[in-house]
Amino acid sequence: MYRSGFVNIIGRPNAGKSTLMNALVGERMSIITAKPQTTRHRIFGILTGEDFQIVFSDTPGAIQEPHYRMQEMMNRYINTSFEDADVMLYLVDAQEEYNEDDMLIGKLRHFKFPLYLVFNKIDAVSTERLQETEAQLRRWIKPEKVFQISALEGTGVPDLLAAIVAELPEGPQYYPDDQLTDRNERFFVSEIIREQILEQYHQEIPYSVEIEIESFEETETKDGAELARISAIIYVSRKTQKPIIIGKGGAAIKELGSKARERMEDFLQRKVFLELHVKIREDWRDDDSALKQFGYER
Ligand SMILES: Nc1nc2c(ncn2[C@@H]2O[C@H](COP(=O)(O)OP(=O)(O)OP(=O)(O)O)[C@@H](O)[C@H]2O)c(=O)[nH]1
Repeated sequence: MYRSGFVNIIGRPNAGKSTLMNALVGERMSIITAKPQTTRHRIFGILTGEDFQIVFSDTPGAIQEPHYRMQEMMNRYINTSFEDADVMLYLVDAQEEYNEDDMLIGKLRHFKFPLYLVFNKIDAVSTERLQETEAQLRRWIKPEKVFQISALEGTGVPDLLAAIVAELPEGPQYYPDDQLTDRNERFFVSEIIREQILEQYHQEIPYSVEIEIESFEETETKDGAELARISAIIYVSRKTQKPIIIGKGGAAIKELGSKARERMEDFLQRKVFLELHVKIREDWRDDDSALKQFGYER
């Protein structure tokens, strides 16, 4: 029997959702950094086995008190992920404290689909601590199964996968064998720029920018090698942020461009010519038309 279905991974920002999805799908699907809220969009990773196919969705971390329209929209993605899952993985950072008022706990209390409570980062906590948190969470939600894993080290991941597969209904293969995601190269390229911005700039800068890939052309170098010619716009939400992105004499943006280009070449497996522009889009995070342009669907 062929099984297939949709699995949504939810959890607080930084719980390790992207790390887990990467461990499961076996490819670097979404940005992983130590800064919370790096995942803004739902990203699908597709895992195809002999007799099953799982479509994973890595939902943005739930934001307790949204400050921007952008964050409200991110919360809305979480709501849609409650509507279309065959299995829901509630990923919990075993190092953190939880309480009954957490937004996700409130939502999961009356959850109807198979719910797996998955403790992550067990490499970093004591067994006593883990047992305490588990007892506490079990008072508030009723998971069908509980798992203890380290997404980073891979511990417990095969067992979790086996349980998921057993849970899936009989169904068709939705995507071809070799497809790992439903996102295109443009998307990954913009994520690489954003990731580099997260690495390189501080305070509010990384959370105030949006990237738009203006053009993405396939050409050739002079000696006939494949070349992707990419032009991207970095939108900032305030005037004062533009000179910070550019840096003294253009030094910062030059570094950004060259590091991002190297990562793109690794990812795309061809030469890249990258051009970056900085534009101001005042308060884009609260601007409906800007949000639409940047792909935050309603
Ligand atoms: N020690 C330890 N660290 C982990 C583990 N899994 C993830 N991390 C770390 O936790 C941080 C956050 O991981 P992500 O996978 O980006 O978390 P996320 O839930 O996708 O975060 P958002 O994108 O903000 O929603 C990273 O620094 C990871 O390396 C684990 O099993 N053990």
